[in-house]
Amino acid sequence: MVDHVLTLNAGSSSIKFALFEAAAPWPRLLAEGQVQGLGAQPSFEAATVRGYPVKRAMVGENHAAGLQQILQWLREAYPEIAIKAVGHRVVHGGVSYAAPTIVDDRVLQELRDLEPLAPLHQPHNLTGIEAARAVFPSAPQVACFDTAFHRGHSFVNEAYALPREYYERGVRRFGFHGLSYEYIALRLREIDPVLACGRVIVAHLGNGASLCAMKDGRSVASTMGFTALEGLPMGTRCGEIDPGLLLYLLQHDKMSPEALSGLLYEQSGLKGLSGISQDMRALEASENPHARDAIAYFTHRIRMEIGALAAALEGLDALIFTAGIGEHSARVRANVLEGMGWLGLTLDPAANVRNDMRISVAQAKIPVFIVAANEEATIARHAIKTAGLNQIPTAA
Ligand SMILES: Nc1ncnc2c1ncn2[C@@H]1O[C@H](COP(=O)(O)OP(=O)(O)O)[C@@H](O)[C@H]1O
Ligand SMILES: CC(=O)OP(=O)(O)O
Ligand SMILES: [Mg+2]
Repeated sequence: MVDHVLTLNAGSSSIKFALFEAAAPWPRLLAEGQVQGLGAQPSFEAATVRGYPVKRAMVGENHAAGLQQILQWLREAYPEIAIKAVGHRVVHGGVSYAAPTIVDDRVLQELRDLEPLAPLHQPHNLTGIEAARAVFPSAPQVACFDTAFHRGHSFVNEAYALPREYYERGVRRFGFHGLSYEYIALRLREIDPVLACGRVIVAHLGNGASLCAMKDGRSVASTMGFTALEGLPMGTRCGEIDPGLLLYLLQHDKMSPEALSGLLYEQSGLKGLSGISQDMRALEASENPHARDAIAYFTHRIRMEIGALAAALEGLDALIFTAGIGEHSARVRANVLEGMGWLGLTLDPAANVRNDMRISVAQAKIPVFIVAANEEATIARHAIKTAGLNQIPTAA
């Protein structure tokens, strides 16, 4: 008999979920949805592959209540199903967690210790695990880490130029969005097996944003670092910044560490530059010159980092856009690729506007693709394997 797995991606105000039937090579999606607005005006929406769409207001407003809501709906939509494992997105695995792990009390405590390294994500990911343990006491809770895909980087890609003991104690560039990159690496093997063995840059441009340089389907370097603040500017995060500026704000402006954290994590990026919104759709719709500046800064930094990662890869064979902005914003993709012909990247404007899978001109030296993100599929695969569930073989 085939087993079923639930995946959870718990954020500060939302829990995204998906239900899969255990199958190889890809788990088969049965239903997905999310609880949004936790802590304010929570609502629930979901749909199954056989219909059954639902959108409703919710009673209760914490993560546990959100999970109860999800479970209740799953019981209505799939009364015959028992969930055999729950897979969770956990953003930071630190030095110790380089592979999916079944969570017990000790693991949970070690992951709690990493909360300061991912304050926007880790506390909520772990709250999701605790809530799921209470709701599914007999199902293994499998933590799947954003950082794991990047472990194994070379010293020069992993270290900061601080005294060596900092590296030894785990002050390293970890990189994030690994569950998304791992999915893209596997999908590319299906789309173009030859390119999948080559040098590929993937641009995960969502609310958080980073680039990953891959060689033969493995991560070689990434723009994110010790925390998910480094690299590209994001919805509300600053990205690359001079550490001397941070010292100046602390010492000269007497800013408190808490205020500095709020500035860098929550008030910067697209939101800070535009003064309008962190949401790319709102910026694209705005005539305000500050909105234009914010988009221009975002795409400029992406171009610079593509250059840097192409150097780390010693060449480039393909570029892939993914996640909310990467998949849907023709304007951002066009801005990123403007003036990149020198590297062999030439956009086909019509294909770009159509959101085709391949958006570079036919004769371009380096093909450019759009591939839809699917972190849930990676989490489900890991949870099925780690929990040892029964799976049915299917065609790819
Ligand atoms: N059609 C679109 N055009 C431009 N930007 C879009 C579009 N759809 C979504 N986005 C942007 O994608 C971003 C969210 O990406 P997403 O991957 O869903 O983020 P996360 O999963 O990190 O919450 C937002 O900035 C949103 O404005
Ligand atoms: C790590 C990270 O930035 O994640 P997200 O894009 O979900 O915010
Ligand atoms: Mg995301």
